Amino acid sequence: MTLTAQPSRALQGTIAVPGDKSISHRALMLGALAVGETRVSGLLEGEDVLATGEALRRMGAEITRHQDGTWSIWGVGVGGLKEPETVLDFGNSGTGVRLMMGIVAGHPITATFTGDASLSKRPMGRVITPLTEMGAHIHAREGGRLPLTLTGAERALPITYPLPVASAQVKSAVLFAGLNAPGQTTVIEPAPTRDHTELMLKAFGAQVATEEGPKGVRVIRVTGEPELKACTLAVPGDPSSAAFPVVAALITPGSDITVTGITLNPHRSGLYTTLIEMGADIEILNQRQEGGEPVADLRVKASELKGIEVPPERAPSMIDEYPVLAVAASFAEGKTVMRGAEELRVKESDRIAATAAGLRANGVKVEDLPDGMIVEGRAGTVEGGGHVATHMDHRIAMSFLTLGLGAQKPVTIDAGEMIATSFPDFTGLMRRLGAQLESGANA
Ligand SMILES: O=C(O)C1=C[C@@H](OP(=O)(O)O)[C@@H](O)[C@H](O)C1
Ligand SMILES: C=C(OP(=O)(O)O)C(=O)O
Repeated sequence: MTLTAQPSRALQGTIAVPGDKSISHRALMLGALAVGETRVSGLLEGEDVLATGEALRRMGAEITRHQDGTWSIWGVGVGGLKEPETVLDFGNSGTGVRLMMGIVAGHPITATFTGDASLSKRPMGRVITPLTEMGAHIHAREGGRLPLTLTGAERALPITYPLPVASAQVKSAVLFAGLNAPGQTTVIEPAPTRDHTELMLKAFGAQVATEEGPKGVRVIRVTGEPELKACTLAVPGDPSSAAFPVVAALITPGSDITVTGITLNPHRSGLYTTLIEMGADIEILNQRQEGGEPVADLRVKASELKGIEVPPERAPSMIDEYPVLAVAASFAEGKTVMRGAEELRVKESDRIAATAAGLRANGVKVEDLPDGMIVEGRAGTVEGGGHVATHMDHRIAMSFLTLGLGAQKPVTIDAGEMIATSFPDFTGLMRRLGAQLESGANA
């Protein structure tokens, strides 16, 4: 199904975006490894997270949704998952498959992991290497791709693993495998990445210690064989989803919107820091702590943006937000330089290539670099009128619909279906703010 964004009137109103995807995956996973009933409110009911829930059910966790929208997970205890009788399908979700590989690596069971066409192109070698060191046997398709079959260890071997790439998914896979290893499993990150795994492991009663080293290096240690205690969790709103209405309001003249209850965890808020440096009128209101995460409301007004050089070391704290930042940069005055983000090449699509192609289709000049791009801003006037290929990538889809709202002519994307992986009610919420989004036929 194609979707078209029409140039929009001012966006107005207050919305809450759905729960954070990273935190939602981890809530289901740790709930399944805990003893007793974990109760979760605000869980993201996107396809990626639901696939994780389904995989855990097939391995013995009981997971139910209550009528009030909260979820219960009855865990089996660390090491207690049973062998699934069917293939585990993670759809489009890198987080789901990589973190679950870590969990299964610490169980003496065999499971086969698969995913959709996009996920089957993504590199799994980054988790295969450390999990094999920890005692798992993994047989993957050529190049470390899905589908793959993993047989976990009776007891994993605790290792010390320096991450070759700054990846929260790899860090989390190793820490999760370490839960069923005697002694301490250590991960050394070259740069800090999102720390939801560490925060949530602590909330479930595991011992996790983090040491900050020089130049951003972080050492994280988990003590194996804990009894995880079921708990009550409130998932805050997802800053990666909030990015779309926020940028839409910035680039659509006269807009004034509020997005409530999003986590501003410092390892997730790089986009907001960057937009404010570009001159965005974003007020951070009602800052509070919820469920162990810093949470705030954002009031955003249409703004004249200016291009900047985004510090490359900020990349891990905004890695999923580069496509929509590139959209904001198109409306800025001057060039915006984004570097240090080579990981964008191995997401749901090659996001550097897909973003650059989408910008060009809408009259924006962009230079793609191996690790980012340079966008030549059009000082508020972006032509639009483009047809954009999304390559099964939800963030490319939402980014270019966002661009269409502020552009001179409508923008059409070839397929809107993947939006449901992370932001099921995207079109509904954007329409509530006044955006005109129209569905069309199959492309
Ligand atoms: O751990 C997580 O929940 C995530 C980590 C990031 O991936 P990498 O670890 O590959 O950087 C991010 O892109 C993804 O959307 C979610
Ligand atoms: C990269 C993303 O997710 P995942 O790696 O879980 O597929 C994303 O949501 O932008």
